[in-house]
Amino acid sequence: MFTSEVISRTAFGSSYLEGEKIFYMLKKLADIVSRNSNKSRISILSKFWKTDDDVESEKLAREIQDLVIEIVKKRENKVASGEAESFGSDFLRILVKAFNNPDEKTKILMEDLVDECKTFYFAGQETVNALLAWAVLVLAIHRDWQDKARREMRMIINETLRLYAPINGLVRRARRQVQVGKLVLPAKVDVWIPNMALHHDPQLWGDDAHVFKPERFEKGIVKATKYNAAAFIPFGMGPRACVGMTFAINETKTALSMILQRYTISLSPAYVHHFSFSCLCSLTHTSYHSSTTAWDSSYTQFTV
Ligand code: HEM
Repeated sequence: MFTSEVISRTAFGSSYLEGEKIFYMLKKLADIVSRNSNKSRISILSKFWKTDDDVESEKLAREIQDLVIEIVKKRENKVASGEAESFGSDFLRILVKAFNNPDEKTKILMEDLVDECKTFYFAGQETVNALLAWAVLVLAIHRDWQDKARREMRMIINETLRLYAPINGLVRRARRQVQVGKLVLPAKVDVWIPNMALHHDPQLWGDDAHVFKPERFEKGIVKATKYNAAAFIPFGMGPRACVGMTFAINETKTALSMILQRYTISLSPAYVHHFSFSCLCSLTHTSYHSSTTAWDSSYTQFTV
């Protein structure tokens, strides 16, 4: 709820309650995409024969679109009725302004606007949610780091992102045939880059690659990765890297500070470390998201 409220307020001038249905439907859509992500389909056939999941996801996409349009109309109506002077000062303002742009060449379509909102709602919430959940868990396991976290948080956040990257893979498409090491990739092939494999590679991180050791990052990321930029890519790399990185880090620091000021965290004796990957690719045509989940709130105890 915290991360939902933060992204709703900051990006959409709205609230968790207003976005609640959108979050719920995006999550359902993501679950469908996740359970179908490794199934091969013949695209021409899927035009005529739809599975239950196809029908459900089309329905969800339509409903999400209607809800986003409702939020946009509300914003436009405020300006039209004189209740507000401008479209606001947040992310939604940029989109609504671009949609209302009289210049046909630079204006965006409603379809684009809806896609951008879906990406932001999902990218802005599920990711930080996963990072916070994992950070609280590792601090519950490594209690000596709770005191250190009160003084220095970045190392802990980086180490959590290394071990449990909320997005565990990146997708890229080869535009032409390329050679990567011994591999020849034909043109138009989609490549899944498992950043989690890089983050856990003993050749890059040493034999203790799987161990929680925030002090690796004591002298910054460049030193921790021994100048190998691709060894640590929780936010991706290159021109399509995450636009929300600084926002996400600040949000995480704020939330963790609020928790650590009030609580000491300890692990429930019932906790069993058993995490799973769930892949949430191509939710919208612009975003590829997946997450690692191990979270059950009953596993961690908060002690005042
Ligand atoms: C811990 C939190 C987060 C993590 C680990 C994360 C990670 C990522 C990754 C790996 C990508 C793909 C980058 C690539 O393909 O190279 C991405 C893209 C993106 N993220 Fe995040 N993200 C986080 C939080 C956020 C937040 C809070 C927002 C919005 C406020 C956000 C907005 C986006 C958007 C819009 C894209 C698509 C960028 C593009 O395609 O140009 N992310 N994120």
